[in-house]
Parts: sequence; structure tokens; C-alpha cells
Amino acid sequence: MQVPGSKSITARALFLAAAARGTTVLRRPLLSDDTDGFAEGLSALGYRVEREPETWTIEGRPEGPAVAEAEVFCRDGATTARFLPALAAAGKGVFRFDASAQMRRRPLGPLTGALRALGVDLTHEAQEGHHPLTVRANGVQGGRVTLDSGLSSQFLTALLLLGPLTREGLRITVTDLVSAPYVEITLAMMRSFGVEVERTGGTFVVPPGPYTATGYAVEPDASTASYPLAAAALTGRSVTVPGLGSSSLQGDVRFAEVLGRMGAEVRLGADAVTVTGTGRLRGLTVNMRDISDTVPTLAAIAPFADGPVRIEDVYNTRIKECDRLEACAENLRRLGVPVSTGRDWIEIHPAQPRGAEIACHGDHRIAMSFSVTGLRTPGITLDEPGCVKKTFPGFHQALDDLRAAWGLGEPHR
Ligand SMILES: O=C(O)C1=C[C@@H](OP(=O)(O)O)[C@@H](O)[C@H](O)C1
Ligand SMILES: C=C(OP(=O)(O)O)C(=O)O
Repeated sequence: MQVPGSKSITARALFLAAAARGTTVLRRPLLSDDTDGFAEGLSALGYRVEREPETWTIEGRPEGPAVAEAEVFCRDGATTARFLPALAAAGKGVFRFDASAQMRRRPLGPLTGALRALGVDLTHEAQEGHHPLTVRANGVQGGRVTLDSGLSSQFLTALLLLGPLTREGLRITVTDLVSAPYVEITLAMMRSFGVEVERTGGTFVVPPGPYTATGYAVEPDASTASYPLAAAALTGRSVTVPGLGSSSLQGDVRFAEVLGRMGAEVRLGADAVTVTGTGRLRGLTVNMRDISDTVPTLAAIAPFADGPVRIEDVYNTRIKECDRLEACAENLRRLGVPVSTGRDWIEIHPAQPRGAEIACHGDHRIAMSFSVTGLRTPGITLDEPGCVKKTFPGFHQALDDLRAAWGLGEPHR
């Protein structure tokens, strides 16, 4: 099954292309609300982004935004909401950023604190550390800065991406870090655009730029791939996702290994991943700190395991599009599944779920994950099926196609 492009890679490629010398051609970008919002944000800042469905062309402006004033609406996208203020800070002008109600609740204080420590004039309008905010930009000198990235790796990614746009470069010392594989994506992509970051333990030394434009092909999204792969493990079918394999930049390909530990047959080739369900799913305890976007996927198939599934070290899933630990628990209870949660964990017990309406809380991953549960649970409906547009507008059609190919009967929506 073909999976749409990676959100994380598309967002970084847009930032890097905008900041680079020259014109970047981006192949197979993700077409979704998040990446549309990112591209629109760049346009609002005066960057030229030309979009054909398969190819986006971005003219770089190493000097920063082309306008002296702009309003950017970041929608629900945390990559947009956290990366673009850093890009704007390197330019000159007054740039105001706002976001949806959902995104306004999500934190960015450690990032804006670090930007201020670097001399950026940044004000939060309502609540400290949250959108809306205004950057009165006049370039960034650079230097040393300390950052706590324990709530989100996106704070560190934003500073790393900014580093080459500063006059002297940045030396970032990180005191805590979650979702570490996303930082590896950032470093690898900065390298593709011509900048090598030196790392010693928790210190990242980013040289001044420039970034250099390049042709860049976006991998399929590994978090999105978790739904068809989990569907195969759950129903005893087989799914191959081409373009995602052992050489992928994305940590979330390791979700396939979790399915393997549960009893599915997993083949991780150089350029494709295949999961085949074996009719058996074992319970397990798993630390998902590195791959927490796939927590709802695992929670949604967990009731079918033959023992408890305990997912640990995922506090940050509480500050995503919704509180994902509570949303998973609430929906599993609606389906009649015994479940408990703690500050940073969830434990799900074996049960045969019964049909119910899923409360999506505007969260694409809750909608997509519990749709997978629906492959073995008649009568599951979603209160907000449209929220999948954040990363996979074609999700319901794709799942219907799998359902039809596997002879699993009519969908319930
Ligand atoms: O940098 C990125 O592209 C992302 C980092 C992760 O967030 P956190 O670092 O906030 O966990 C991930 O959940 C998100 O979907 C995308
Ligand atoms: C958490 C997510 O998105 P973001 O943080 O990029 O808004 C996600 O896609 O699951």
C-alpha cells in the first residue's frame, strides 16, 4: 500500500528550502492540512512556493522573509507553529503568529525562552509560552543557549534549523530530550542542505550557514504507515509499504518491530516494510518515548492481544492534538475494554471490544487508530471523521480499499 509523504520531512524541507541559497525542488511532498498550513505560512512571509501535486518548488531567501510585516496562522500544526517563528526571527520585520484553539493550548515556552535568551524580541499575547505571539525580528547574532526539550523535540529542531541563519552559529546545550529520532531527521536533512552539525553528548554546535538548495524526495510517512501495518497484524493479512525500510530517516518505522514482538511476521528490507499477521498477538510492555505518535495505534489494537499491553514513558502524548493517554482510555472504555493510565503510561487488558462512537477530540491519530479497531469490531463510528485531514486526507478511502481487498465487509461511519 502506498502511504503519503512524511509530514516531518515535508515541514523541514520547506524550512530548509526557504532558508537556502537557490531554488529547491521537493518531490512527493505530503499534501495535507499541516503541510498546506506550513506552505501558506511561508507564502505569508513572502517566500515563493509553487505547488504542483507531485512537485513543490521553493525559492530560497537566506536573508529571511520578503515582507516587513506578516500574520501567520499555523492551524493545528505544531511543526508550523514552532519552526516558523524561528525562521522569522532570523529576518527583519514584525511577524505575528497565531494558531487553532487546539494548538494554542500546546506549549512552546522553552523554545520562545531560548529565542529571547538569544536576544530575539518576542512577546506572547495572552498566555506566556503559547500562541499567539509576535516576533520583532532583527536577525540573530547567535552564541550559546541552553534548552529543555523534554516536552517536545520540536523546540530543539527549531533552534537547530535556525542555527545556520545566525551570524555566529549556535552552541545548544540540551538538558532533556524526548522524541529523539526526530532530531536525527533534522540533522540528516540539514546535512542534505549543506550544513553539518557537530554533536558531543547533549551539546550541538551549529555553524553559520549558508544552506544550499537541492532536489529533495520525501519518504512516505512512517507514523501513517502504522495504521495499515497494525491492520495487517490485527486481521491476519499482509501489507507492504514501499519506500520505507531500514534506511528510512524516521524513527517510527520501528513500530513494525513492536508488531513483531507481539507475534506478527515483519520484514524490514532496505526500501520496504512488510507486516503479516499470524493470527496471534501477544501482550507486552513497551517503552515508546522515541516513537510516541504510534501510541494510539498500538492502544487501538491492544485489546486483541492475549495479555496486557503496557505502554510506558510517553508523558508527552498528553500534550499533542489532545491528551492522547486519556483519549485512548476514554475510547477503549466506550468499547468495553478494561484500561488504566498513570502520568506517563497506559495499560490495556484483553477484551472483545463492542461497537461505540469514538470521541476523536479533533485528533487525526485517534480517528485513524480506532478505525483500525473497527476492522474487527462491528459498529465503530467516529464523531469527527474529517480530522484525519491533518496528515492523511485520503485515509478513509484507503482503509475502505484494504477492507474490500481483504473481504472484511462494509465500513461503519
Ligand atoms: O519534529 C517533528 O516533525 C515531530 C516531532 C514529534 O513531536 P514531539 O517532539 O513534540 O514529541 C512528533 O510527535 C510530531 O508528530 C512531529
Ligand atoms: C503530534 C503530532 O503532530 P504535531 O506535533 O506536528 O502537530 C502528530 O502528528 O501526531
